[in-house]
Amino acid sequence: MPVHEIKHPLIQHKIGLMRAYGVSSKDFRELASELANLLTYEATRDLHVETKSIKGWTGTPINIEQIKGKKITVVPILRAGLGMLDGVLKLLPNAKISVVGLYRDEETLQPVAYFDKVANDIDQRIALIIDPMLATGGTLNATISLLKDKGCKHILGLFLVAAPEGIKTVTDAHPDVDIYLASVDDCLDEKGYILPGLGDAGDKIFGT
Ligand SMILES: O=P(O)(O)OC[C@H]1O[C@H](OP(=O)(O)OP(=O)(O)O)[C@H](O)[C@@H]1O
Ligand SMILES: O=c1cc[nH]c(=O)[nH]1
Ligand SMILES: [Mg+2]
Repeated sequence: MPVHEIKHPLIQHKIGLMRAYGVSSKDFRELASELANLLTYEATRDLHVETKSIKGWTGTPINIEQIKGKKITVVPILRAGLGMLDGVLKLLPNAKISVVGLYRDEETLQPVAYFDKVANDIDQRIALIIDPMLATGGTLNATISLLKDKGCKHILGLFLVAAPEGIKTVTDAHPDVDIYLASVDDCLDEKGYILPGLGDAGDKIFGT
């Protein structure tokens, strides 16, 4: 699994602001959305383009480049993944949205799946999973398996913060999935929270 930690000054600055004690939901949401937008720009760098002829502004034919072939479906993982959705859609406004719902059991840290509604042509699409946090990797592994079971062959993931333990778990299980990250953090604490991390991203985005 190629892992891309995007070391861009804007990304490093914005993820730092998200880590502050007492950060407001408004600021946390805005930063999550902006970072999702920046990560989308990086993650789509290798999409193929093809040349098309159109009528240009003078009325004569000109060649332009357009994204070729497989189209994208964005896959927010409920709840916290919704906090990245608008930032992604600003760059990919025509993408279909495939929603999956999983939460992590607080005691066992195992993912519990409770919802999925994915694009019916997902076997023809690139799936772009979005979730602010990759901690133990259980939620991401379960989501990738769910998408593969539905025929999806090309999967990318965008995360704001990841723990090395979770990256290894997903790398081992799904070496074909590319992961784009704003930050690889230090470790997990005894409750499975990422350190230094962001705290509970879902609670901060939804104000719960
Ligand atoms: O890598 P893992 O150890 O599986 O943990 C990561 C998951 O935990 C968080 O979701 P949470 O369970 O808090 O649900 P929420 O989005 O509803 O808050 C986070 O948004 C990820 O989905
Ligand atoms: O640090 C973490 C780990 C899992 N989920 C979160 O929201 N934060
Ligand atoms: Mg949560």
